[in-house]
Amino acid sequence: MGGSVVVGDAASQGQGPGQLPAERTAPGDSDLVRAARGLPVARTPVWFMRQAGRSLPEYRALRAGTAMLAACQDPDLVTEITLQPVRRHGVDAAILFSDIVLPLVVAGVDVEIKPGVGPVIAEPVRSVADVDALPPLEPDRLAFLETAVRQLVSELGPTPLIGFAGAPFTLATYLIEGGPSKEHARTKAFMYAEPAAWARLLEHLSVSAAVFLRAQVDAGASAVQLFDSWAGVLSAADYAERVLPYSRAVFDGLGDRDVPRTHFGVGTGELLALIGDAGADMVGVDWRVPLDEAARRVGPGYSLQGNLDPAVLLADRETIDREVRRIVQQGRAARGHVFNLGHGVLPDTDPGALTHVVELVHELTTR
Ligand SMILES: O=C(O)CCc1c2[nH]c(c1CC(=O)O)Cc1[nH]c(c(CC(=O)O)c1CCC(=O)O)Cc1[nH]c(c(CC(=O)O)c1CCC(=O)O)Cc1[nH]c(c(CCC(=O)O)c1CC(=O)O)C2
Repeated sequence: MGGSVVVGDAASQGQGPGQLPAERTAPGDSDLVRAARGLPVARTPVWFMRQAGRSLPEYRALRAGTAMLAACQDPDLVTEITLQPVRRHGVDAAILFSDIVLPLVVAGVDVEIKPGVGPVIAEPVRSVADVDALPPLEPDRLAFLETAVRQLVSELGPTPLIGFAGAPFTLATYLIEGGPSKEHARTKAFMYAEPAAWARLLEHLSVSAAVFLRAQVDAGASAVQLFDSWAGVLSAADYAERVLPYSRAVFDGLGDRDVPRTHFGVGTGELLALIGDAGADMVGVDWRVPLDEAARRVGPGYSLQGNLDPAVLLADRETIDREVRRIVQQGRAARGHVFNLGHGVLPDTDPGALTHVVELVHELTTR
């Protein structure tokens, strides 16, 4: 059955698996934290990127009438939305309901999330002057975040809460492109043409991401994830020289905070040998590279997270089961494995399929 804790009892939620026996321990010793560190686990932990979101009717009902970025800044909404997938699916971790552009919004950058489009920047960064005009993220503007994390940690008990931030490169793509992009051409042109301004931009974004992560960890998050969703558009040489040092600066900014760090990107097959070197304990892998091959590329010192193609959840149960079994088997090649998707949950996903995957992974891996 389900994850390490079901908040409230299953009957009162009208859904989800029953309460697990209380043998679970503190979140800092959860299977998620242990797997990220390559320590023995009772069973393979599983959670899903974007598990809190549009795939859940209860999310759509709760968010109706509230803008996305307003919801992200309301501690009670963040708490309830974050808990919804934990109650329903019994996943082994909660991830804070937020967005990678939220630090920009809190700092004062004019960002709007347009439904069905994504983050849109009113005044894109196109010059050195634009970079220098970016406002810093002041830690004292994150009280809402600390309140939400404290509320969640209190409700979640032994289930760990994952804090996250967007990596400097991926946030730079939104700032420079002005919104979601396929080619990220303006971003790369800026990176090549304005190396000094590029360095200042990524330095600014690495400081902001570290402030955002420290606030979550200091309020009680048990693990962190850095999302560099669009790093896959870079060559390994450009990634190593112009991007990786700034992602490393984010993790360095956590100092000696004792939380496992996961570094995730999409289309990163050629970058896997580099991604762990940012100071990660675990590397998140998209669906393109089988986990046993990914383990070879990242090397023995890292755990792996992933890597079911989110589209598989739209297929039949036989297909889902076959793919889950393959990934569980291939994940054994790494020192530790956290089962996840290779990118976020697609909005049209049947919630029942996600609950089924949690149960199947637990059934296949309970020691
Ligand atoms: O609910 C809404 O109306 C807005 C949709 C939504 C956003 N962030 C969201 C949600 C809830 C959900 O995913 O259903 C909420 C959201 N954004 C993010 C997360 C963290 C996670 O992935 O678990 C989460 C969910 C957190 C949680 O599950 O508690 C982080 C995020 N935002 C973003 C990215 C970049 C990327 O997509 O890879 C990423 C990282 C990778 C990912 O999971 O997708 C940027 C972003 N934010 C957003 C969008 C639009 C998505 C769409 O409309 O198809 C986009 C995508 C884009 O820029 O192309 C808005």
